[in-house]
Amino acid sequence: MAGKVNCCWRRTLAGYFSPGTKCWRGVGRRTEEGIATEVASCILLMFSISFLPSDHVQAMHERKDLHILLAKQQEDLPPRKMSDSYIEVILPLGSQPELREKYLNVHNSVRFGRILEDLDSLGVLICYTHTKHEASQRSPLSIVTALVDKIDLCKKVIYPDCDIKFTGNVSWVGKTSMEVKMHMLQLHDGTYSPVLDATFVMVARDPENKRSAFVNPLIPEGPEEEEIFRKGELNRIRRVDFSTASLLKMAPTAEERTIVHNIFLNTLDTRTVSFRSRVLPPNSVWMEDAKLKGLEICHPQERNIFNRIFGGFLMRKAFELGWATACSYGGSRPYVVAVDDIMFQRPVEIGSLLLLSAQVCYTEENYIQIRVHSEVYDSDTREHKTTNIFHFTFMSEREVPQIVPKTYGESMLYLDGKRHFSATTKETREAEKTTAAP
Ligand SMILES: CCCCCCCCCCCCCCCCCC(=O)SCCNC(=O)CCNC(=O)[C@H](O)C(C)(C)COP(=O)(O)OP(=O)(O)OC[C@H]1O[C@@H](n2cnc3c(N)ncnc32)[C@H](O)[C@@H]1OP(=O)(O)O
Repeated sequence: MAGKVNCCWRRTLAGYFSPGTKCWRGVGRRTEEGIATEVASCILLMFSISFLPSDHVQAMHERKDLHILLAKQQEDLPPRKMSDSYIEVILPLGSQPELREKYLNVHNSVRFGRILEDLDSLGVLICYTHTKHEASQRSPLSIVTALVDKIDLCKKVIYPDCDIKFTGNVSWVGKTSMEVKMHMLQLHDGTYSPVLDATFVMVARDPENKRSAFVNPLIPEGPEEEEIFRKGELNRIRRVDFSTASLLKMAPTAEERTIVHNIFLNTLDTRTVSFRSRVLPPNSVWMEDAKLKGLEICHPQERNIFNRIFGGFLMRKAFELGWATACSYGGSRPYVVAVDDIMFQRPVEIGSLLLLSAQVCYTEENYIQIRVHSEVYDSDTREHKTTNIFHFTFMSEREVPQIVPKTYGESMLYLDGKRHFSATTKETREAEKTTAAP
């Protein structure tokens, strides 16, 4: 593609932001701390935001001046091509061993939670590239992650000592939202082979992150890009349909009602004529016994450029709790196969108490479908507010016990898990693909 930036992360940034800016100097100072932190700190500097809370507040205040750079309508912005936002970034795990510690897990593989953080950062960078103002060094936009639509993995293990290449570009745009497609590849014997494909949706907001803001239109070039763009539009429609049919809004289908009733019948105690007396079938686990909870205190260290908690950090924490739940449920090492429909419903403020709750909600053969619910707790008002829902599909080394819902609410969780499982693993199972530990 034209406009491709084919270089290591340091040179990518140097190419993207002109050398000599605060951003570029920031890169030079913090090499040992890994990529996402590294680049996030560069962006902080580009936004003239420091790690001190008082400076941060001041810089956010100054960002108000950027309101005049916002477009009144989308048509005022120059159209972009897919190649305009195309970026390649190398994570040099092979050539820079000092990076490995941050990425290494106990199974001598790469921590998938770290990859989620990098994908989130890269998605934001791609969107800033798409919306870049040629004339201005500072973007008036605040770009936030709205949704991780899908991540499909095709490798079981990500090696901690081989270079990783990320590529990606904006593949579809609406008025204020952008779909980003990213790919991750790993170097073996001189060639890069695919590890995962990811689709994220980012939303542009005004400089204070209060209202949505228009983004540059995207003009697909040639039949291949037209097809990618068309799929982006279909993805948007699919998301609307999926959300309209949500079990929180609509009753289950006839087929799903039958499934739930059969589970109910299968758990009745045949010795008593009672609706309440339930017995767990062999090789099964009640849903209420298959959950893990966690708490995070959201320190300023984890904040993003908009003074809220970084989406990648939330994903990493949710993934690791989800992985631990799958691990303790299946009794053997689980591999993540797919991630889908991670919705960022509301931002997480610095200082929040973040409560995470992971639940096994569906199982089939070796597969474990996990839902992680995250909410913030305000100790002053004693209010709980949902911030994210995460869906992860894991594959265990052995066949796992069946998960069994007892209540109506749990049955809905089960059906929702089944829907996510079917949506994410259909192609994966056909191709018998599997993947990485945390
Ligand atoms: C080694 C590799 C490393 C590489 C490194 C590369 C360098 C990295 C450089 C960057 C590093 C810095 C990282 C910074 C990270 C910042 C990102 C975060 O953390 S963010 C923190 C985590 N994220 C957050 O905290 C976000 C929290 N959530 C929110 O704030 C809101 O829910 C919202 C803003 C997302 C939507 O608000 P709402 O009131 O609904 O808004 P409206 O009704 O006004 O609609 C506006 C548009 O949004 C659409 N849309 C909406 N929802 C969805 C959806 N689910 N699904 C799809 N689309 C959705 C809707 O259709 C419309 O589109 P359009 O038709 O106009 O095109």
